[in-house]
Amino acid sequence: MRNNIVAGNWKMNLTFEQALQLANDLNAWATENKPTAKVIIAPTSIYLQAIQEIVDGDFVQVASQDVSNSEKGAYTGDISAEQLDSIGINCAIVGHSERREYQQETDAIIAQKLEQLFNKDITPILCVGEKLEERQAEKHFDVVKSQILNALNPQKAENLTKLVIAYEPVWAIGTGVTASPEQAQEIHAFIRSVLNETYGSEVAENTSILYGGSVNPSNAEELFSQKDIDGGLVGGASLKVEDFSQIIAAFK
Ligand SMILES: O=C(CO)COP(=O)(O)O
Repeated sequence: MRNNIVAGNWKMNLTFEQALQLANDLNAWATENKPTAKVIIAPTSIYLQAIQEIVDGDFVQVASQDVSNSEKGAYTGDISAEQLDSIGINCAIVGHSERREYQQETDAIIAQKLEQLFNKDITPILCVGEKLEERQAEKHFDVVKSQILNALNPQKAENLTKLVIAYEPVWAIGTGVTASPEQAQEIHAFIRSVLNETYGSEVAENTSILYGGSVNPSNAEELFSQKDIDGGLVGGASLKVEDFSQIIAAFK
């Protein structure tokens, strides 16, 4: 069975003190309210270990925002899957559109990153999503399909038991414009059909597919109630415990 997941991508926000405070507040809320959805937070990498130490892993899991596409060696500034694993991190976001855009990450690089994560048994949250002009040209299905197939290309179905996909239309990220629940459901169902065709029904049915892009406390419930939307990857609204906890609580 696939999980409902609400993940907060903190991106390059918060000082160390602010990050600890937010993690503490979220942990207090989650341990008290015992949400039904799995809660994940992805802070800046230099805070990972400190935050991992203050949250109760039964209620709040900590993820990396990225991972290197190389195993080890002379890659200044990079963080390997083995290094994440060595501090107990077992989840990582990969292929976020901001990295595709600002760090020129290609599908081929993302495929290598996934390979590194699978080798260390780290759960990847693979981000896909079209740009505004691609949606306007009605190419969004093709774009998302090729992002998924290119990223997963060398993997066999048995490697994909932990896969999580986040559909994040670039035009909805940080803009306040959200995909409508119908638009999101349509493409989530399409993603599941692509997984089904390529890797079979077990992978398709067990992969959690999250929606990301201006998720907030007022739109979360309707988005998450769609059949193929298994949760959210939340940016801005994950930086305030009041907002993020309301989003998590959208899963009753
Ligand atoms: O990019 C996102 C999460 O990875 C979404 O960001 P916002 O929720 O701020 O739109």
